[in-house]
Amino acid sequence: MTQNASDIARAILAAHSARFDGHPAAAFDGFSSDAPVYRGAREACARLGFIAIDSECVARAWQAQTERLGHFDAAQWPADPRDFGLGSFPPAARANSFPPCPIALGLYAVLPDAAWVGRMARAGVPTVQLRFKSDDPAAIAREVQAAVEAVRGTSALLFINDHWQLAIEAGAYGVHLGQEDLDALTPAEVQQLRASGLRLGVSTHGYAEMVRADAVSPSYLALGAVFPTTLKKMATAPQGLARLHGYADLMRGYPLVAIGGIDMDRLPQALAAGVGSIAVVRAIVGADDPEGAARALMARMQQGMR
Ligand SMILES: Cc1ncc(COP(=O)(O)OP(=O)(O)O)c(N)n1
Ligand SMILES: Cc1ncsc1CCOP(=O)(O)O
Ligand SMILES: [Mg+2]
Repeated sequence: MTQNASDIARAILAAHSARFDGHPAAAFDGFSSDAPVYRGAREACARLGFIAIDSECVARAWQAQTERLGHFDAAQWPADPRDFGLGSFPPAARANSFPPCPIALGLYAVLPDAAWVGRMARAGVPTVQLRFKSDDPAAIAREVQAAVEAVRGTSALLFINDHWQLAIEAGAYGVHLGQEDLDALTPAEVQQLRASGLRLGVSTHGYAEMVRADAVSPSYLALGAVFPTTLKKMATAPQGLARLHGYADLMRGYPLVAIGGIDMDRLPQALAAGVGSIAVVRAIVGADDPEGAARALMARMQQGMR
């Protein structure tokens, strides 16, 4: 029988090391509780390479799971929203949730300007995002308006990255915000965005960020970066498929989007984790034939979803 923290850490590592391989052990910065399952899980998560805030989250969830079940089960990686202190599931049924979006957003093209948005909407991509990076407020406002006009007459759902107020004014379908974007909003601004009726998607890069995102009950969660990406410098290492499976198990009540380094070859593996959407940038924008690439990615998604 497993009794102390060291035994618990060993049992967790024996059960999960093989699938969570490929991450170097993380620095261990101490315990915040004396509970043995928490302590053992905290140590094991650091050895499995989870960053400190994620180790803390999983270890606390493992302690909560043990108390809820009445026994410690090393095989059962925590995946119950109650053990993470999340809101009620499904999140869309919460009184304060953002408006729902389809559980499967399908192929999700993240695009650098309105012209690209129009091209991919006309090519039949079901979900598109304007990710226009500029310091020029007038150019940003023009591009947001142009993107909204570019999807008219198509069935594409348009999310605007970062510029939530412009997205509301222009009448986009939704907004995508990162953790820092969300942190910059006051509670009144979050309320303004919620009251606008636009959908909200939030970026997450691990357990702690998923818990943080859940507090605003967004319309979808993006999980990344799954694989290495050269598109932007990421603050966290690529998560890999095993973690993606763990995140999707926990957050399965949300529409989920996997992002980061996904291409034709990797798409089926990412989809198999249980997400309903795959977001790509370079697999479309960097292709010789972007419309053809989008069609091929959509066909592969269809195969994977059967
Ligand atoms: C679908 C999707 N997922 C993640 C991101 C990244 O958003 P964010 O963290 O705000 O970073 P920037 O894109 O603003 O650099 C995204 N845009 N879309
Ligand atoms: C914006 C963003 N957020 C997480 S990964 C990523 C970039 C994804 O780009 P690519 O599909 O080209 O790797
Ligand atoms: Mg952003």
